[in-house]
Amino acid sequence: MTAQILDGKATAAAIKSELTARVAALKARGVTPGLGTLLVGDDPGSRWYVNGKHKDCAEVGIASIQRELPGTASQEDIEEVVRELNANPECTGYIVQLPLPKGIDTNRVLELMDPLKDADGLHPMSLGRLVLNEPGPLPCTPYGIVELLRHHGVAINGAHVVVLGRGITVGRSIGLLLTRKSENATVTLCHTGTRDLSEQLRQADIIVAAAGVPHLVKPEDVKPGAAVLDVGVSRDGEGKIVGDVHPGVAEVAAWISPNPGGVGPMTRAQLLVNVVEAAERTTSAG
Ligand SMILES: Nc1nc2c(c(=O)[nH]1)N[C@@H](CN(C=O)c1ccc(C(=O)N[C@@H](CCC(=O)O)C(=O)O)cc1)CN2
Repeated sequence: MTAQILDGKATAAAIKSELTARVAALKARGVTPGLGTLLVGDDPGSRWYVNGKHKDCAEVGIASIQRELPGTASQEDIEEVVRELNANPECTGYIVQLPLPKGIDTNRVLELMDPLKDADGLHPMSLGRLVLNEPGPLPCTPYGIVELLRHHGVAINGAHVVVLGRGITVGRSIGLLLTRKSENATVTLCHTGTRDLSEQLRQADIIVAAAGVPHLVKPEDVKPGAAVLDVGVSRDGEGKIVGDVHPGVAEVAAWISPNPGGVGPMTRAQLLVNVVEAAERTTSAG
């Protein structure tokens, strides 16, 4: 039997529709949420993601503040824009699109952001709050994965989740979300140094593949009935996405996220959730 689809496009559309009403309520109270983005360089993928984020904002009524720097920008040039966004009252939350060009100290840039305006959940303060289980913005892709599973009724409570990849946007933080009492999963984090990866994968009720290695997860690595989320973005000769999950996995798994159309749209939707939640927190505190 072929796996059921974890439909990121449809789930993101439902989230955006609910957010439209929440943004309207904020505006009625005199608050207009505004998302800022900083794009450095001319990577076509990053540009597409940033443009998508602004298109989403327009759809739900969030204002947009777009900043761009060339790939030759210095650390100081980037930090100057970060300071400007920190000070800009129209920008209630913002992101610095990653990765930044080689030679730029990404951690220093993230640390300089106003943590109250961190829309990505990647500021050290936000990651610390996640460790301490305090409210704050959550990293968008891990948050999107949890919501995608919940929306489709895939059991997380008690599940053994195997994560592939230790990058900053997914692998490092998803275990923190999934092991909270509210999610209650058990998480194994695998990476390029993991011995006998197939054996680890075969134990999993849920696999999150975010290694960036085309078709790394093969049908024989997957326990029948597992849920498999494909976060990998590699490109073939024609520029088409090749995920981390082999297409044959759909014949073994019970659930699979398409790629494109799975985790990517959820990443975008959860960014909007972070922006709206931050604006709501500010108004309820004020
Ligand atoms: N500051 C950040 N940088 C990056 C993040 C992030 O969360 N914050 N995540 C990724 C890129 N990303 C968002 O920024 C992102 C990736 C993919 C998608 C998406 O919708 N993809 C489509 C396919 C698009 C294509 O054809 O290329 C899909 O999956 O359907 C949205 C956002 C790294 N950087």
